[in-house]
Amino acid sequence: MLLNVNPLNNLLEKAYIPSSKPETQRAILAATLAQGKSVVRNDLRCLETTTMKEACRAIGAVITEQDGYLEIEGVGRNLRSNKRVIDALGSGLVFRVFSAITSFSNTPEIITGDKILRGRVMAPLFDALDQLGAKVSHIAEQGQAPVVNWGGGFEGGRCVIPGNVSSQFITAIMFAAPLAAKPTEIEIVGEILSISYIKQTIQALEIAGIQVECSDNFSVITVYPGEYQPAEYAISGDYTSSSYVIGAAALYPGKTILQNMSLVSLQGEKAILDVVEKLGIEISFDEQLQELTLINNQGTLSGEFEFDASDYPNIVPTLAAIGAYVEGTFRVIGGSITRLHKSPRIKAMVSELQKMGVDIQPLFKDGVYDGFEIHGKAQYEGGLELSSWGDHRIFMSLFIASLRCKTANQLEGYADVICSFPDFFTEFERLGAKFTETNGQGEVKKEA
Ligand SMILES: O=C(O)C1=C[C@@H](OP(=O)(O)O)[C@@H](O)[C@H](O)C1
Ligand SMILES: C=C(OP(=O)(O)O)C(=O)O
Repeated sequence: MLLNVNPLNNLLEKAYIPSSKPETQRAILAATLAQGKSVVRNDLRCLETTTMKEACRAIGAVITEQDGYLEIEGVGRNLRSNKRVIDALGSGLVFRVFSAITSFSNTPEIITGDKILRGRVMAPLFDALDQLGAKVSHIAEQGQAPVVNWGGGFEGGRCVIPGNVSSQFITAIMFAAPLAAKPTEIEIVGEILSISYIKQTIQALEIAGIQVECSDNFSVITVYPGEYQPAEYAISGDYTSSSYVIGAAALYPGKTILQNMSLVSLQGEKAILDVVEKLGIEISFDEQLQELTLINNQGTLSGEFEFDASDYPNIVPTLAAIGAYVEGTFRVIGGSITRLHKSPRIKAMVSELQKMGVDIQPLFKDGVYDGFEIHGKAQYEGGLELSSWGDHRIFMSLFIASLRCKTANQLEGYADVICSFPDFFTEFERLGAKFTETNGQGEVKKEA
């Protein structure tokens, strides 16, 4: 089934932005590793936070979903494997963190994931775990999921991780390190990307009372042994999810209000605000109401722009969708890490937007996709079938890119919004978007 995304003439006023996925996943994990009861307020409920909850339940956490918050009875150091298999499905974070923390489980544990996850790069994490003395073996392909973690703990000490493959390797070691007997020193070598995610990990650990030291340039991080403390976590709105609504708001004159938004956040993707401000959109916050208001007085977007996405990888696909409508030059660099995400995201966006007739060219650094340059225009013909490459963020970005086409595009992969933004369609309906499910032969099944 495909989703027929009809052209939209103007955007209505309000949307509710879901809570942050990275913050929710980290809070669930830190609460699980604490002995006693923690509370996670305003948590995100979506497939990948459910995956995190199921993984935490598989080591003994008791997690209860209340109205607007989670209650978590954590396990402390007593990781009790009750399933022997942890399925991370498509979540890179769940797979990586559980590959590390199950070093401290009471029995060997298999950690696996779906087909896309099994193709993702994991070797630097396994190398680091090996350097720390953990016993992890691959089951199929070397350096990839699935693995067995044989348990037995690790001592701590020093490990080296490249900084430009995935920050989740660093996050994974940091979450496991407090359980070790000695301090764990992580040396991060080369260019360090996605630092905002390392900062979010430090924040979650510190809320749980874990001591972390970090050099100014993030090249050395030391995590001390300690007991995770039960705590209260308050989750803010997800800036990557907000980027689809903000992107749409940038394409239509008028006022848009986003609810569940706060400026007080370590999310690197907050940079979406800077991007649209540079495009001429006015922004204001009401922290009391947790509302972000955008005023767009522009008929068309134009100018010369360059953005370095090294610290905000997850909005790279959204930026391509917005850039398609910017007359002039719209360049994004620093996105190399996204080739290792759920799909090679720059390649995917370039390929799909080129099908749409967008003048977009990939930019390469050291032989890999690093960004793109777009010479956009105000409207495209549309009427095309576009692929999401099996990736929720590509789907949502192509949805935005389709809104200002003259005729409807048909998008594959819409079911994947459940990964991070389950109410995507409800919120875009509130914003006035019209879409229908179709079997690709023009037969409309039902209103989505
Ligand atoms: O730790 C996290 O929650 C994440 C870290 C980032 O991974 P990379 O460092 O691989 O970009 C980010 O892109 C991903 O969506 C979520
Ligand atoms: C890349 C993402 O998550 P992960 O790396 O945890 O699979 C994502 O949310 O798009």
